[in-house]
Amino acid sequence: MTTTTGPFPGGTILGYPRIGRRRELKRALESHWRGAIDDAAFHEAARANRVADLERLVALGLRADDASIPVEAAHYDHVLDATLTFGAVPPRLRGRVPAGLAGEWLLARGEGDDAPLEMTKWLDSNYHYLVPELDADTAFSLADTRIVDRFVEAGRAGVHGRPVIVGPATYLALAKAEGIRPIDLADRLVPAYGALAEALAAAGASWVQLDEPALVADLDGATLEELQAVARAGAEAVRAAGLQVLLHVGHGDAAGRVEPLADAVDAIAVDLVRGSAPAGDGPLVAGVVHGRNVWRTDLDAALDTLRWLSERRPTSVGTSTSLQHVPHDLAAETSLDERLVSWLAFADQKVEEVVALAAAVAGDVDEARFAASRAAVADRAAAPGVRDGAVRERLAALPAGARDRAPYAERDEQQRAALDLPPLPTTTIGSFPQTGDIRVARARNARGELDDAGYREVLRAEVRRVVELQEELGLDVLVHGEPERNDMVQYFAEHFDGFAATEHGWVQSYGSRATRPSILWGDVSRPEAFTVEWIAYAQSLTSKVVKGMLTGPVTILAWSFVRDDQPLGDTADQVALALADEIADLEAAGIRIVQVDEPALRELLPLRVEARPAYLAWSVGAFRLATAGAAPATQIHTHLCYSEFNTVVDAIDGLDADVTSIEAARSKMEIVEPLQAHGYGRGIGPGVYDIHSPRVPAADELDALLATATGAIPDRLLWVNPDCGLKTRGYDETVASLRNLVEAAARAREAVAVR
Ligand SMILES: CN1c2c(nc(N)[nH]c2=O)NC[C@@H]1CNc1ccc(C(=O)N[C@@H](CCC(=O)N[C@@H](CCC(=O)N[C@@H](CCC(=O)O)C(=O)O)C(=O)O)C(=O)O)cc1
Ligand SMILES: N[C@@H](CCS)C(=O)O
Ligand SMILES: [Zn+2]
Repeated sequence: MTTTTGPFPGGTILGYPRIGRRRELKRALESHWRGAIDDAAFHEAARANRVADLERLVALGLRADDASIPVEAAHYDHVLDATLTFGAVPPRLRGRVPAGLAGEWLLARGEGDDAPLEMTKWLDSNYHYLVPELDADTAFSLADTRIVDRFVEAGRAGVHGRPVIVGPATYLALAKAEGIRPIDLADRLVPAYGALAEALAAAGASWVQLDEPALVADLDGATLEELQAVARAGAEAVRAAGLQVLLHVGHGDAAGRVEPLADAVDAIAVDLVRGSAPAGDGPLVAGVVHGRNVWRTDLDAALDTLRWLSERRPTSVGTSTSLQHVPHDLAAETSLDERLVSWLAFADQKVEEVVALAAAVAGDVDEARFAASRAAVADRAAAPGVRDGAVRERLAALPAGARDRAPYAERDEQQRAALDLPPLPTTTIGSFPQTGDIRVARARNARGELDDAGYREVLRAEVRRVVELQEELGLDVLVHGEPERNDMVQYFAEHFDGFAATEHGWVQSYGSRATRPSILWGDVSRPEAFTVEWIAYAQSLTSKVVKGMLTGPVTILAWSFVRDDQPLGDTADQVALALADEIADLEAAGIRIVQVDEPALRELLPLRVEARPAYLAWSVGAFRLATAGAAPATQIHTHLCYSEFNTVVDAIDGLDADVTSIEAARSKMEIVEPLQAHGYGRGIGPGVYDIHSPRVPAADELDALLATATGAIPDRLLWVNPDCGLKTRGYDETVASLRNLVEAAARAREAVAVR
């Protein structure tokens, strides 16, 4: 049979990490925000970073002359790039957004009383985009030429690239709008895509990549038919300018979702790792190399898929999504176990896999590379630690009721007696500001410049300061402040068996901020207690209750790269048992409240409705397994920092935590209504202080939020706390805000006492 290689015969990727191999873009952004470099220096640093990436992609074997290389590289966020490109200024800032970087930072970071655009998770990933704010008066035009400029810039670097932009259906589906449905603005938005395409065509472009993942997700606010219609209109507008369209959906199963668009586009890029190929014989970019994990591709299996497809329709090799979700380069890791390294592929290695697969489809098989892939797959399956008998036996022998605590009424009674807290108790979510001094001490300790005892003393001094500060502020339930944690997931991974942490594996989380997701490669267990020392130390310094602080199983999985050889639910249960061991040790050390954070519970919610019940069953089950061993008198808290409470209200109830703190300040306590409607009957702390902004909440603002809360939630259930941890805040604003919070709680307490 004949095979056809599709539009990108040398293979293509759908996006590449943009933060820089050594986080050059982070440093440039933060230097510019600090005023240490001017606009010209920032632009030069950003340009150099983009060009270095293009050169790297060419060196790795992608073709430079046929639009195989995507051209993007946002300063801050790719959805913000679309907002700026089409001049979709938020209504509240109309006429007040300056041109250039100042305007970009105003939208991204806010200034004074002008809040930034809201940040929210990009689909089911740990990347946050800036939510477009639209209204009935929003007009779109080609207001900014950055996308064209970057195409031209790539050309100067010798690359005839493929400009990438979020497509109109996804842009509108992910936007919010006052008084209208964003999708109803499509007729206005689509012509702006046409104008962009004309400008790109004039600059010599041949292809445009429209990212339309909304087509494979079930999102509120638009039907599939509406999304398809808008995506079609966007593609047709681009084609009308003489350009070819690559419609990139990625992120799940495109089958049954994109077929009606086949005649409107020139190729569709689909995720064949998490989904299957759409029906039809139209050209595909077959996403056989995983864009979201770090495991080496099984090249034999991928090649089989590609050969099968390319005998039936024009097929180019690609990644399943943009590679922005994985670190740059495995070669930068010098301390990972060699055997583990042989199983892995970061972005650069994935590009090489794409190139090798494209060559193989064309008949040029790199035998050594294929043999190495085969060996890695086999070695991983048999390696010690991937299956740990003790972990497996423990899970297999779980008794009936291993996920159940005593009834809440009984726990509540015992906890009230044990804790003796005032009504409307005040607390924080766990972290206090991670000062530069702490991070520098940790870096010096890692480099061997500060010994372990010296580092430990720096941390203990910080715990002392944080406890004293909380006592002085008059908070009721104290925390140790988490100074020992580089990150709330990585720190746990570093103390569990079955995980490996990277040195340079940074992945952008938002703007200039990144995390280093750990690699969960084997069966998970906890060799010894690792939080008890810090929390018990804090407790030894005060007569108030100190809350132990753990990260929950779902969040540990969501923010790591997780093994793909068993169901996530099985892995979650292993992590749960490791956490259960830590809770038992905290209790033995006299800790009476333990918080188990699950901020990623919503993030991992499948994009497709039909997959949600099974997910909620295993995720809630893992949390319950982690916490069910706690004595009835031990108060279990959980924390979720997002405001879409409605979507998972039953799951939150199912967690059976005694107290749940949840983000609420930014949405002005919108969650209290669904809480009331649900008849939620356990402790709840709707956040009253928005920690995403340096703003200090004023007394009357806090009073109003608390009045809303006390109006809807029974007094005996209500807690007073910020929205989330304080690690990204500075001390000045933290102290001022917490002072106002404690005072507002005291006023609210008086008000409820007289009822
Ligand atoms: C709550 N959030 C988290 C998410 N995911 C996580 N894995 N963790 C989270 O907390 N997802 C949802 C949100 C996302 N929010 C954030 C918030 C903040 C950050 C952030 O601040 N990231 C830091 C890096 C944090 C870290 O790992 N620090 C390390 C290393 C610090 C470092 O860069 N050291 C320097 C040397 C020290 C120096 O001289 O200053 C170096 O290595 O070069 C540590 O503390 O040890 C960031 O800067 O991006 C991310 C997501
Ligand atoms: N305990 C963590 C939760 C963040 S979601 C913190 O306070 O930073
Ligand atoms: Zn949080």
